[in-house]
Amino acid sequence: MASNTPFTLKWGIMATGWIAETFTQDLLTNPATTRDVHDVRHEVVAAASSSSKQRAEEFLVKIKAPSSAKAYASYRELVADPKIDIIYVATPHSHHFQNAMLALEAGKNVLCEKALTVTASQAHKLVQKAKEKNVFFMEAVWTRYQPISIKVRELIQSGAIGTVYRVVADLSVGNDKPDGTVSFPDTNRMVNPDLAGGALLDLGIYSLTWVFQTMYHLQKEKEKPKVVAAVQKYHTGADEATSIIVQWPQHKSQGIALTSLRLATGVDNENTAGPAIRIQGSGGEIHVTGPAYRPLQYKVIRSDAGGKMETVDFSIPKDPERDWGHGMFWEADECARCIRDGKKESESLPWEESLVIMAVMEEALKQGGVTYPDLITTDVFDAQSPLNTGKR
Ligand SMILES: NC(=O)C1=CN([C@@H]2O[C@H](COP(=O)(O)OP(=O)(O)OC[C@H]3O[C@@H](n4cnc5c(N)ncnc54)[C@H](OP(=O)(O)O)[C@@H]3O)[C@@H](O)[C@H]2O)C=CC1
Ligand SMILES: O=C1OC[C@@H](O)[C@H](O)[C@H]1O
Repeated sequence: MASNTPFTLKWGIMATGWIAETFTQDLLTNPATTRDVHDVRHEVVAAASSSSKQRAEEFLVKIKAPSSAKAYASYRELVADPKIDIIYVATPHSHHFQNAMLALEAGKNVLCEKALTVTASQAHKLVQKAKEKNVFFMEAVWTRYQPISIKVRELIQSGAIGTVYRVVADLSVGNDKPDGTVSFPDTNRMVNPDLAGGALLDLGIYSLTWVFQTMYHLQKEKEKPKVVAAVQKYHTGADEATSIIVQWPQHKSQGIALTSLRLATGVDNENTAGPAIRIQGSGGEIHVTGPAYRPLQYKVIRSDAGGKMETVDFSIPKDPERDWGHGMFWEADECARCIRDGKKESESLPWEESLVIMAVMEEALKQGGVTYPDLITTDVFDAQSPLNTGKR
């Protein structure tokens, strides 16, 4: 007989930056009252900062974590805590390989922020380690678990717009400055090669997410994509704009994934200029509006309905008690259900698909001549790497 008690997943938070705060506050929302989820819940057991214990303490206070949550002064201590089921890796992408491997080596389940790694080989090594340790491992592409993504995938699978032959997806953020720079300082993780900066790994991955979840993910027989890319390099060496054509010749389908730090997807930054994502099928189209990482509306236009449009709106629920909700809790719920059910990977974003997307991004950056330092591209794990110890 099924238990009425929700399964509790116990989290350890690695790093204390912006997304760590945002995600952890989502974890702390009440699943039942926020989003009508009754089978799983989340507990924040600890957070670690590579800077100092004080920083971790301040983080826990700021996000109003329960007083039982522990603060650690190192990632090493965090992954050694036996009370923790899963580590959320919320460091810059430069650090993901070393940090996620540190957690996997310790036998922890891992949810690792996007982009999964800097290179495809690093991603392969992480997947191998997750298999070897028999633990759950997932790339934190939260968009895949949002109800709008699930609905759009279902619509396509139901044949609502026929065979999908082309998807055009954009995530561009409009940070151009009149002096020719963009409004991120050169040291910022968005443009700093030492932190694996650049539009593609940070933003273009969402454009690719839409291309992949609406085409490759739904292919019955997976076809290896062909890749052609145009890359505009910023003066730091990172990419400021990247456009990728992904082609699946056997399926006669093409995806166009766009990203730019200078232009915005919509001129007013509210994405009103048109759909961020256009999914074109033999029997109609789906237009998805809003930033590709968290869009809130789609429109279906069916050829057989004489161009009549159906518009469906979504919203991000908030916990009334905490007055908070960002939309990352659905991916956390997915982790809880997978771990409860003994699954090592998520069906919505299987390891193989993360690896193919990583390979596409690597190929695009190679075509554009973007390179990153050895410290962050090595696929050799080092527990004492400055990326793990914080000794920069
Ligand atoms: N899913 C989503 O919507 C989003 C995902 N992200 C992803 O999350 C990751 C982190 O982004 P974000 O939170 O914005 O970044 P921040 O710069 O705000 O935070 C990164 C944290 O990583 C830790 N860190 C360890 N070493 C370094 C270093 N050398 N330089 C900077 N930080 C370091 C720090 O925490 P400490 O000192 O405590 O160890 C820092 O606070 C990225 O991979 C990004 O792609 C980001 C934004 C949105
Ligand atoms: O994942 C992300 O989504 C939102 C963006 O603002 C951020 O730069 C990126 O890391």
